Amino acid sequence: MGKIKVEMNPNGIEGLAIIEPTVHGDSRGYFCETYNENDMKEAGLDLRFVQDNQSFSSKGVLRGLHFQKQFPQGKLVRVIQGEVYDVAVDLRTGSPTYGKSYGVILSEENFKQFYIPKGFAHGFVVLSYTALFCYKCTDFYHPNDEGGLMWDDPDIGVEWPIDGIEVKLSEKDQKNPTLKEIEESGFKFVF
Ligand SMILES: Cc1cn([C@H]2C[C@H](O)[C@@H](COP(=O)(O)OP(=O)(O)O[C@H]3O[C@@H](C)C(=O)[C@@H](O)[C@H]3O)O2)c(=O)[nH]c1=O
Repeated sequence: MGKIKVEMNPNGIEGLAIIEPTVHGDSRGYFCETYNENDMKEAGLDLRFVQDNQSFSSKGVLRGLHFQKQFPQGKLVRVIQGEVYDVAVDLRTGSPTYGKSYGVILSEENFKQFYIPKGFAHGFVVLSYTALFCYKCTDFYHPNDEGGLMWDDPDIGVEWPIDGIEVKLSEKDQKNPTLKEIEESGFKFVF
């Protein structure tokens, strides 16, 4: 046990967690457990994952900010190759940190994992030449249930570290609404 270091509630946002596994380096390279249910449970993260995802992107690609409405997903995200800035925005109605965001660098070098519970919008931008991103989800993908939040909504004010980087968005993500527009549509996460 004790194989992982966990920082709970970064930036005072309840439910978020940063997980750092122990990396065992030797003359051959390294070994690390990228997921151990018992260690996570001991740290207070009692989770069941049903889907693993992987995406590959080039520098400047920004995927997000995404959530599912009726079938919200908890996500345990990490980077296998490259470096990204990963962001979660609290969309939980009534949360004391509603509308607040937290961002963290995830890279092949820092081995950090980020747990984002349901009720958050999530996204990342690639800072390296390419990045291989992978994550575990607590619920399945429901294509008709997707929600989006504009990545640069001034009311959220995420400080993306993108100086000198040209941001590339999918067509879908170019049309994501602001938080105000989401509220006006009547959508609410209630848990
Ligand atoms: C997310 C997802 C997509 N797809 C398909 C749909 C589409 O044809 C193709 C690309 O989908 P997207 O453009 O939505 O992929 P992407 O922009 O990478 O979406 C992901 O972004 C990050 C930030 C998240 O947090 C994820 O939950 C997810 O929303 O993959 C699946 O089959 N299963 C899935 O779970």
